[in-house]
Amino acid sequence: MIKKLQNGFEYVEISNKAAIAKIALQGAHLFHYERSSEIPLLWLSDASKFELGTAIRGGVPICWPSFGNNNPKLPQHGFARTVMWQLGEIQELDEDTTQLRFSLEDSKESRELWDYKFLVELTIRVGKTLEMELKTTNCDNVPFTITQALHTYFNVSAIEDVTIEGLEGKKYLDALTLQHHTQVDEIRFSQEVDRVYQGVEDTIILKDANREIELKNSGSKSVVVWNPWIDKCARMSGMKPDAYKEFVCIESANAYEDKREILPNKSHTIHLSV
Ligand SMILES: O=P(O)(O)OC[C@H]1O[C@H](O)[C@H](O)[C@@H](O)[C@@H]1O
Repeated sequence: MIKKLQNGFEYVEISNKAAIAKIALQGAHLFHYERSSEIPLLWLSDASKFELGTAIRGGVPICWPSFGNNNPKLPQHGFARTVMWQLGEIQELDEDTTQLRFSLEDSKESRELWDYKFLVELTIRVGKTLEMELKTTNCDNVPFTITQALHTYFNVSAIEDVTIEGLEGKKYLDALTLQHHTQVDEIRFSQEVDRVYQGVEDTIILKDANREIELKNSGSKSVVVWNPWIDKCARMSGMKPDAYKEFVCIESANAYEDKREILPNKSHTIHLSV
């Protein structure tokens, strides 16, 4: 099940009755998920580099222990997405569902960037539903605070077709202007959008011309909605200039006001099902 690209980049390929999936060992990064007889759920840039030390552009990057660039000592979105994780058990739960476990522990390198002892465990269930569970345990003797996200890139028919429902009435920080607003209607896209919604506990519905997707989150009350639109897309690494038309990110996060303090020997878990 472990495959290797010519440059040595390793990933696990899962195939069962309900779905197929590919997960890179770097970043425990799920970069392909496709239910039988459906188009891929996740967007993957065809300009993405599969190289050690560079995050894959698309799929579900894991932003940890910091979302965005609010900690100047850490790279944008933390370091978890560009380091090697440990692959644990792979289990066939039934003919439709395969469960994989990955883990990441502190190392000399991580402690130079973020000086805490930790264990991060990712469980992925590949089936009719995609489930991802990210558990952070504080193995240190002092508390630490994290921000994080399952930074999901959804594959869409065309960005102009997209609506996102379920965030109506929620407050958000517009990361482009640093202004606070309240979402009135469903979200549509006709320009760059980069927002951190707060206090989200409801199901989110993503619609495009082909399908309707339901996202359920627990352990996270913030949701980031992002599309770079024309100018930012042209400047971004690992993306062709027109790529913004093909995806929207809806990120299951603990970000901004929803940062989490984890006490010694305690854990915090976020869970996404879609
Ligand atoms: O280019 P990356 O580090 O992968 O970040 C990609 C994007 O991630 C999030 O959605 C942020 O809200 C955006 O501001 C950022 O541009």
